[in-house]
Amino acid sequence: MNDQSIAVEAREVSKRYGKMWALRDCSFQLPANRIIALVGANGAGKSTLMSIISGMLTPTSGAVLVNGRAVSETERAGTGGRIAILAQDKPLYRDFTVADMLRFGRSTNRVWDQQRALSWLKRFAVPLDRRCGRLSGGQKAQVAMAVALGARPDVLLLDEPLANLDPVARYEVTGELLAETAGSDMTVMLSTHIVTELSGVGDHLLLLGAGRPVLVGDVEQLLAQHMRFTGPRADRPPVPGRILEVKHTDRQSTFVVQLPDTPAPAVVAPGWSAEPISLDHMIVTHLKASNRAREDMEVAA
Ligand SMILES: Nc1ncnc2c1ncn2[C@@H]1O[C@H](COP(=O)(O)OP(=O)(O)OP(=O)(O)O)[C@@H](O)[C@H]1O
Repeated sequence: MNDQSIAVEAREVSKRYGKMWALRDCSFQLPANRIIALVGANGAGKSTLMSIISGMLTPTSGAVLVNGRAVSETERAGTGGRIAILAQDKPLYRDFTVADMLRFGRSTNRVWDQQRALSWLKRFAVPLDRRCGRLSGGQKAQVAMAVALGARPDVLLLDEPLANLDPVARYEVTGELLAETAGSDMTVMLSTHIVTELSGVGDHLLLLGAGRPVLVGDVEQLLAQHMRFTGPRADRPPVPGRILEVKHTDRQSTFVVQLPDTPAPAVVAPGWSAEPISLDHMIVTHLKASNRAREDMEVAA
């Protein structure tokens, strides 16, 4: 990745709350103009990481760069307009109408694109004259999203934006987000702990396991690196690589392996078959492998 194409870079970012480390030595680079899925179990540190990237929270150590510059308070949408964050609780004023919320967005952001905010609401048929307190959970999420998009951020951070949406709305929102990203310079980071929400959304993955990056990269490239090998019972898979999952029966063995090189070898060994794994399976095997590694370290300590 050259510097031009990096939207967000974390350099050894750690965050401690009291005695507990929410993030530990997080270093990664995320490409510009993509949708990045930030995935991790409950408590993995997703919200903490997003708050640090947005400049709302200061890391205990390390630094975050957005478009090559250190993040500071003034970078956020509402003051500087480079980074917008839509937090889980989606703050809306109950007595404001939807149109009032857009006026509020215009008055609190240095850059404001009324057309962009309006067209998002129109696409999802959210009535402009309705008070926010009377909107459904999904409609509230759309209003908060419209206000965030209206600020024209370079980096839009969405903390579990799909949680309140029904499956159809989820599908539509993710499709529209892809269109918004394709037609602009915006980079979107979207967090979720529901892996099935991801299908077709994130084209880049940042997987957090207990506060550490476990897997980072282009989703298609990562999937091409992961294969399941099935063959006669054996202690080792028929190819080199990192073993993520092993299952044995009396006569058969199955290994999920992260290969050092892609593409995977077309012919592996006599009696063995190789098949790709799903995104869900890849994520779950990595999270389980990182949990096992942590437990081993705790036992050794
Ligand atoms: N303000 C805080 N004070 C103390 N501990 C905190 C605070 N915020 C988060 N934590 C702890 O830090 C860890 C990471 O929390 P965080 O909210 O970032 O995780 P998450 O991945 O977003 O979780 P979820 O998917 O449940 O929203 C958790 O153990 C949480 O309890």
